[in-house]
Amino acid sequence: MKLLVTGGAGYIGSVVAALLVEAGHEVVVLDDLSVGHADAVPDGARFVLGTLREAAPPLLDEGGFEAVLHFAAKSQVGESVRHPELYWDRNLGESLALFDAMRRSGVGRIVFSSTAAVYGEPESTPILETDPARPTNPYGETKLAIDVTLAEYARLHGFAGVSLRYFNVAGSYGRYGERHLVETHLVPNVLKVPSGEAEHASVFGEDYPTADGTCVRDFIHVVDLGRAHLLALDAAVPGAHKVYNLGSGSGYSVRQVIEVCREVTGHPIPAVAGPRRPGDPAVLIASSAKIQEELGWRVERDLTEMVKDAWEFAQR
Ligand SMILES: NC(=O)c1ccc[n+]([C@@H]2O[C@H](COP(=O)([O-])OP(=O)(O)OC[C@H]3O[C@@H](n4cnc5c(N)ncnc54)[C@H](O)[C@@H]3O)[C@@H](O)[C@H]2O)c1
Ligand SMILES: O=c1ccn([C@@H]2O[C@H](COP(=O)(O)OP(=O)(O)O[C@H]3O[C@H](CO)[C@H](O)[C@H](O)[C@H]3O)[C@@H](O)[C@H]2O)c(=O)[nH]1
Repeated sequence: MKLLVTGGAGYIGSVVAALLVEAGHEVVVLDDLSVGHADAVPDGARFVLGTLREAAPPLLDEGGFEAVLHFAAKSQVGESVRHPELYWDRNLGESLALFDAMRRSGVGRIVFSSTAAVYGEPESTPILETDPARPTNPYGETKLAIDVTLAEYARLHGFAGVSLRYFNVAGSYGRYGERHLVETHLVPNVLKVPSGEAEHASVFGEDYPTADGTCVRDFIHVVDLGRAHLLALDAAVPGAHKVYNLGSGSGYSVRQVIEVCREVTGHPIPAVAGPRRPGDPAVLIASSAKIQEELGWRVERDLTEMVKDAWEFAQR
């Protein structure tokens, strides 16, 4: 298939674009490099520099595209609380421009990067797709609004849409990995200690109602996540919008993650506990039963493998 990958110069988009090229697809990456890196675009993919709003319409007008994988977004929770208008414009506004360009050029198949942040503070775990979606920050609100828009485009315009709600993504794939200039994520931040970029790891809060007092998260390897996108592409059905959680179903506390980083790197990684980070739910664990049952997806890589791959990438 000829595929448009938005945000394909970013962390997850570059990994999935590489997997798509390897699977024999013709991949065109559209990215404005606001966060991504031009050298992260996989070999064998064509790169178009621009925003969705400006560059998606002429690109889709070229013709021949069969589907879109939509990763491009702003995704920092704290920034979204300080500048919600930026998130409504850059996430929902740019997505609407993309969907409209798709509609006009007759491309209706889309796989969208949604997030666990749409659920907010869960009432129970593991979280099911049918659980209430009550985001607690503008990032999650804009992602939920895009999910809702896709459901409308499926109903009104026959789009074949799949929203994948990622939990905590980690790991790398060869030369493709996480290198954000402003890094908020736990695993790459902890690995800055053994790579000499930080003195200690920070633990945001140790008074949560969990076994060791630190937050619990559900980590998924970026390659396992990537494989789900290939399945979702095939499973998209015109007129329907499907939603799937993507996590491993297992929870690890912040302290447990730091311990795995110590085991993998052989570095003592001192950890300093500080206050809670505002807006962090205590426990986020996915039920991925739906995607397992409907698409036959399986988790193949555990947290140790995620940290090993992230560490290998950090050392490059
Ligand atoms: N990393 C995670 O743990 C995680 C978890 C849940 C959901 N997600 C979602 O997955 C997607 C990818 O996440 P990531 O960690 O790879 O992010 P990332 O920031 O590394 O990649 C996003 C890419 O999109 C580009 N971009 C942003 N806005 C654009 C626009 N308007 N036009 C063109 N390009 C634009 C950026 O330059 C960047 O290369 C995002 O939508 C994010 O919200 C990520
Ligand atoms: O240096 C750090 C970084 C993070 N944390 C803690 O580690 C946990 C995980 O934090 P991340 O920032 O790695 O991930 P989040 O769970 O906040 O965010 C993930 O899930 C969100 C949905 O809830 C969004 O989708 C987001 O993009 C995705 O990375 C949190 O308890 C956080 O407080 C630390 O203690 N120290």
